[in-house]
Amino acid sequence: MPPGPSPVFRVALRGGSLLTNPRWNKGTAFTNEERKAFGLTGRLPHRVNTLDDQCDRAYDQLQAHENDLRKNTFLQSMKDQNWVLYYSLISRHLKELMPIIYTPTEADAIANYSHLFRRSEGLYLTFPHEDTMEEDFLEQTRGRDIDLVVCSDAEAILGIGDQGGIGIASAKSTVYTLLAGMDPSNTLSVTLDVGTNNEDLLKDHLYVGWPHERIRGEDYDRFIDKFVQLVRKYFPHSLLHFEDFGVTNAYRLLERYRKHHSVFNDDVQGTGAVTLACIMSAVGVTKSRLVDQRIVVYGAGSAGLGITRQVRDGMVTIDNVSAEEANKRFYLLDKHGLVKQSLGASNIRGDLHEFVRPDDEWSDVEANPNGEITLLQVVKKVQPTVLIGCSTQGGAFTEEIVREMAKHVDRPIILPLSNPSKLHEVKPQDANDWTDGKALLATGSPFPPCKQPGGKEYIVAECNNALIYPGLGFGAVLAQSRTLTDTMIVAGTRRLAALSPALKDPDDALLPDFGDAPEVNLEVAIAVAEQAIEEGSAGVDWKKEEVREKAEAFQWKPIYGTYVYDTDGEQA
Ligand SMILES: NC(=O)C1=CN([C@@H]2O[C@H](COP(=O)(O)OP(=O)(O)OC[C@H]3O[C@@H](n4cnc5c(N)ncnc54)[C@H](O)[C@@H]3O)[C@@H](O)[C@H]2O)C=CC1
Ligand SMILES: CC(=O)C(=O)O
Ligand SMILES: [Mg+2]
Repeated sequence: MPPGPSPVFRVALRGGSLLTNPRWNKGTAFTNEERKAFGLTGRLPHRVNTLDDQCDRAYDQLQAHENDLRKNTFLQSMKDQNWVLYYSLISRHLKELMPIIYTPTEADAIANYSHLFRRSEGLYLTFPHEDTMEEDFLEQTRGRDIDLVVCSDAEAILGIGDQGGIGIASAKSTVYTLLAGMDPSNTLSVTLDVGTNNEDLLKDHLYVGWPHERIRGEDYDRFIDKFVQLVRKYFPHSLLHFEDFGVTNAYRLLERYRKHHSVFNDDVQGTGAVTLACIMSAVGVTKSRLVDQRIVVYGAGSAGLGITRQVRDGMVTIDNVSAEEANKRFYLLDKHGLVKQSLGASNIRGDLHEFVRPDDEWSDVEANPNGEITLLQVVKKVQPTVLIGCSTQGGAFTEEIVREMAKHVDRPIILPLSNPSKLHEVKPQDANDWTDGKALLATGSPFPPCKQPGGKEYIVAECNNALIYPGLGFGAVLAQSRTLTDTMIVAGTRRLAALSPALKDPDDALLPDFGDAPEVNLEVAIAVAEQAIEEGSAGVDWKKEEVREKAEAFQWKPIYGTYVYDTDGEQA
């Protein structure tokens, strides 16, 4: 984030209260005038540092930690102490530090959340305290104008499953600030603690969440609804972001609330959008149309179905075919292999119904005794042009499967999207080698470039929803849209696809580099807000031409500014 002009802030906090408030703390960067005015002279060592000096020191301290999990813990502590320093440091080393505060390292931090716990960092809403939910909500949000609420019930975190804790909501919220410039004072991370079915957590006396099996059914729905209604009542223009809910709840909650509030499910819609942009870029390289693809999706959960629907909708809008026609291009597999009629209702979730393959299409393929058809069998018969993994099954795209795919298509498009890195369906270098360097690749977590024959390198794009969700959410907040519509998401997706390096050079990456994620997300946000204005869902009365300037002005930047002591000034 480029530094803007230095703003002046009126601040009411003094002394220790100022130094322990992460929003306002400057540490050694308080000037001598500020130290006098705020009672800090005796509380700080002599030298006044610049933010650059502080970043240098913090970076050195970070390097002293021997592994990524410890670095994650160190950065978390820094976030608890000083937001400007934290966000400046990460922005300056974005590509190096994103994998520490997000996937893959955040997965380890979340798995160890209770053991690493130091201090609270958001709103903890726990089922046994349902009666006091409104008081708890107001206590945590008093005096704040919340634009963004990120919530999770922590049932399906990344690919590591039921973990409890606020970690993923907090990490996703941090990424909104880092990549879209959402003011962290106006964001709220929420854990909806309805218990956990993770036996290890239930047995662990250090587990900090509610040690009780997950609440389901009417009790769950009532609890979630109470929370959503509080968000709607107190922050009607906010974006409500759902993260890492179990697949059934993910779809149900999205459908239930999206007509009434600006609601977004990242695993469904964010992943769908970034993957559609990635595939649009790849079909540009293969000089084919979206609708001409045969797409195999391995893992038909939140992400798998979200991608399928988004790419299907892309075929409908871009290639002008009916949804029924486009549905036929997809072959979904889940735990019981290919999703086909004879698996029966007990093995096929209702929301997959549009994509169930007819049995007679597979009469020539020998199913196993349970009637299941494997990925290899599907690849052999379908000869897919695109193979997507969101199954959490590391290594599922074996050499045999990848080589089989490459026999039938010149440039196989292979997207192992499961996170964290150890759960990727195939290592990009392996997929590259098994296809003689022909595969067009993108992954869910960052990987180094693939070494090609002859010493060239192929850059593996990171197809992670963080390349688009901060922009989608920021665009909706900026436009004060009461709903986040499919057409707004498509506008953001098209803007991302237009920025793909492979459009200019087919040997280049399928998506923009994560080092450019702040600029990319700003472009996405502008496209989303413009679309909201155009379709009349915006709550602002700007012209489309004004959006860029408004977006840049709205962004929070990690700069200190000058403080003036004022008892009526900022206190939170
Ligand atoms: N790259 C990105 O931006 C994103 C990546 N993901 C990743 O995708 C993976 C799935 O995430 P969600 O869809 O949210 O989880 P989910 O739990 O909703 O979906 C996983 C699906 O895989 C299926 N599955 C499990 N074992 C299987 C097997 N042996 N064969 C075929 N299918 C199998 C499950 O039944 C389930 O339907 C996770 O690793 C997650 O980190 C999720 C969202 C975004
Ligand atoms: C990236 C993300 O949202 C996930 O892996 O669940
Ligand atoms: Mg997720």
